[in-house]
Amino acid sequence: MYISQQIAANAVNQVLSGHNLTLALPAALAVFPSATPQQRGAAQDLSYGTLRFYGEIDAYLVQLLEKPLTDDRINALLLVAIYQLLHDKADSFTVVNQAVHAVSQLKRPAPKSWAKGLVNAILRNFLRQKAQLAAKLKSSDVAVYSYPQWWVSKLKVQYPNHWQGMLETGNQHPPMTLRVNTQKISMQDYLQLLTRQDIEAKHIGAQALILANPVPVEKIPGFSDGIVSVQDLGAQLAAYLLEAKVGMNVLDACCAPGGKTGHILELADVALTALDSDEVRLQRVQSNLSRMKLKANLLVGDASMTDWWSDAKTAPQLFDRILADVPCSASGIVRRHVDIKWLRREADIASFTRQQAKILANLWQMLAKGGKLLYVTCSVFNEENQGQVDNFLQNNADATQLPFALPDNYAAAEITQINGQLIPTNAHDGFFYALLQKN
Ligand SMILES: C[S@@+](CC[C@H](N)C(=O)[O-])C[C@H]1O[C@@H](n2cnc3c(N)ncnc32)[C@H](O)[C@@H]1O
Repeated sequence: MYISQQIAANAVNQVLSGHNLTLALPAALAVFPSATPQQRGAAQDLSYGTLRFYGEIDAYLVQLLEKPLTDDRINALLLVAIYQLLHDKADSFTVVNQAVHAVSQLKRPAPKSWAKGLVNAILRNFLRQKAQLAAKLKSSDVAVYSYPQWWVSKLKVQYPNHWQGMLETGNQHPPMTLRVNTQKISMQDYLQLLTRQDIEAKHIGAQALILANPVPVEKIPGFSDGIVSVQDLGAQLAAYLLEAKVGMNVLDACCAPGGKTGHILELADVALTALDSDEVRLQRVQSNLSRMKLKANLLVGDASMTDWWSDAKTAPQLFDRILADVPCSASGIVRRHVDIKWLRREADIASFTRQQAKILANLWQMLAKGGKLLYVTCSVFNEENQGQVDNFLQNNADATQLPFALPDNYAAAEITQINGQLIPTNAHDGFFYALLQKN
């Protein structure tokens, strides 16, 4: 287990110094090529868990240290071990012994001679004094909820009735949700396929199924044939709200990795242009569409510019529908991306808001009269959501925001929403939707 602790500590340390966990974890795993699949799995659980509860764990550690540690690697090993002692089922003495062993295995530079003794003493003090230490943390939002203070304060103001539940939901393990292509197989038949494979699932509305336990995609019946895709229930709303009809000219403006692109094409045979500024991410759209045997015109381009849309030779083509799933803080999907809480800075929100405003204004000119643009974020911050839309409406007299209504086939879905803002729950992430029509 000490190998898993070391890998997780390395990944956590990388995130705390500003790197993305999606890159940091594979890099940390690569240092231990001989790690077994179990050790790798445990390392992933430990790194996600430690970052999910970093605010709480760090608050304990700060109390236990006389002064901050100068060796970040030891600090991270202590964070991982405290996570295990607080939230894992592992035996506490085993955790402590493995953490001490993990310190002794650190190389280049080798830790100071006192490091093992220090780690041992801190973790044993933690076990002895846990109750007294816990009592001192109760007044700190960061320690209680494990989010930065600015994030908690913002949600308290913006969601006086929901902030606490939203924070707690963000600290839970996300479910694995599937989207079944009901043009190819009925929900009932697909559920039977799952039962035959001993995969327990619940139909939660429209085309969505929640699995009782996550399953590797290779084991999901029909995944490789494109009959089924992995997509959160909240994200599955986009294609329905867009209401693209057969033959329409549709733009999916920030499309990668293509979850919503595939869904739009499953629901209607449209002429779809799928744009993303990231060429590498766009390749994932292509492989997703190939799996689903669907076609779109894929373009690398910036949705805040027009160079990919019109040139001097051809008249620009207006779109009947535009999906603008803009880059955002991703504050509504923290349970899937636990590093976001610690990587984002409050000032980032203003910079996302500016970028979104540019994209929205630019795409608006590409929309045909009578056409609809669906503005989407996976954020719960008002500045990026209704605040953004209100500013846009003030500057664009030809725009009307249509009332938000769940499509009929969503009647059974466990969606909690306030005017297009999905309040994240166990069943879905915290997306925001605004449907804008051009008069
Ligand atoms: C929220 S993700 C989109 C998720 C996607 N719609 C889906 O359902 O799978 C935002 C995407 O916007 C892309 N992006 C960021 N800035 C952009 C820009 N200025 N123009 C076009 N795409 C952009 C990012 O590369 C990223 O793939």
